[in-house]
Amino acid sequence: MEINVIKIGGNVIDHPEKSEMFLKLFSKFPGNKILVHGGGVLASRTGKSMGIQPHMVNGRRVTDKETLEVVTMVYAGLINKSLIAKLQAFGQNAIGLTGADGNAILSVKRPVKDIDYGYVGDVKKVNTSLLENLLQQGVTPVFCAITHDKRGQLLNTNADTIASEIATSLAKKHTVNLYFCFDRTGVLMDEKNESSLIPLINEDIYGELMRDNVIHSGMIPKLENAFNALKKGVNHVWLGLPENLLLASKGKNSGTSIETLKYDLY
Ligand SMILES: Nc1ncnc2c1ncn2[C@@H]1O[C@H](COP(=O)(O)OP(=O)(O)O)[C@@H](O)[C@H]1O
Ligand SMILES: CC(=O)N[C@@H](CCC(=O)OP(=O)(O)O)C(=O)O
Repeated sequence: MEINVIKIGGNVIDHPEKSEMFLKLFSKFPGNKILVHGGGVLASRTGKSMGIQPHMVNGRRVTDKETLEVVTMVYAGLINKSLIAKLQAFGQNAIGLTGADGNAILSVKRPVKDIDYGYVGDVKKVNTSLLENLLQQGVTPVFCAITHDKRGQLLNTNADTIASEIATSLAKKHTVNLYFCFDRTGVLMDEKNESSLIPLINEDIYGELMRDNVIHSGMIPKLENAFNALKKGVNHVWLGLPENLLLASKGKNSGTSIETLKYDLY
């Protein structure tokens, strides 16, 4: 089957009107779909209100025990359940999941190298048959950024990574498209100028953008995950504004498409 994995960023869902507009569009999106949502902005704000300062390294949150409690409450609780309630109101039957539910996403605590990220999980296995069964029943899975290690430990996992890992696991058997919806027109040459959109990125362009520091913060894991997905068989990867999602699905490029290099044999 054809499956669309759609990620919505925390900057969008932090605005009630933008969030609602996205969920309406998502409900209208045809075919099999899986939603993955972030929530980093609200997690940082909630943590700060409790005296817990956010600490991000290369776009990923360093997650100590207290931070893990905050992100679990915010992502798996408030945000996930609010999104599900809205989707039901728009006629979209959906089920909210962490990686622990139905053993959907198994991960392992990120090993300490230069940085100790704490309770952050790297995805090991996605339960694709659970997802296939839900889709076949017309129920849309909605994932937050919490996974588990099957030894009783919840782990915080970047939502772009979750979307990419779900897409690559399903791509072994299905045609999968991956859409990253966030608060910009796409990847920009000049972050302050929305009309400096880069419509197409391959590894060479990506290397240059990294070298010239055009890409930073959350865009680093987003593009890492985009290329990872393409290399592992995902059909199409797109980044852009939620309002352009339906256009993008019809091949009308209004954001940034990601491509791997195709070298001629001669
Ligand atoms: N070259 C770039 N083009 C667009 N955005 C960029 C770029 N480099 C860094 N960014 C930042 O990346 C952010 C998107 O990443 P992130 O905050 O993780 O998104 P999300 O809303 O999906 O969580 C943008 O809001 C922007 O601030
Ligand atoms: C380990 C890690 O970085 N986890 C992310 C998960 C949420 C997320 O990715 O949300 P956005 O899509 O809104 O950025 C975090 O806690 O910020």
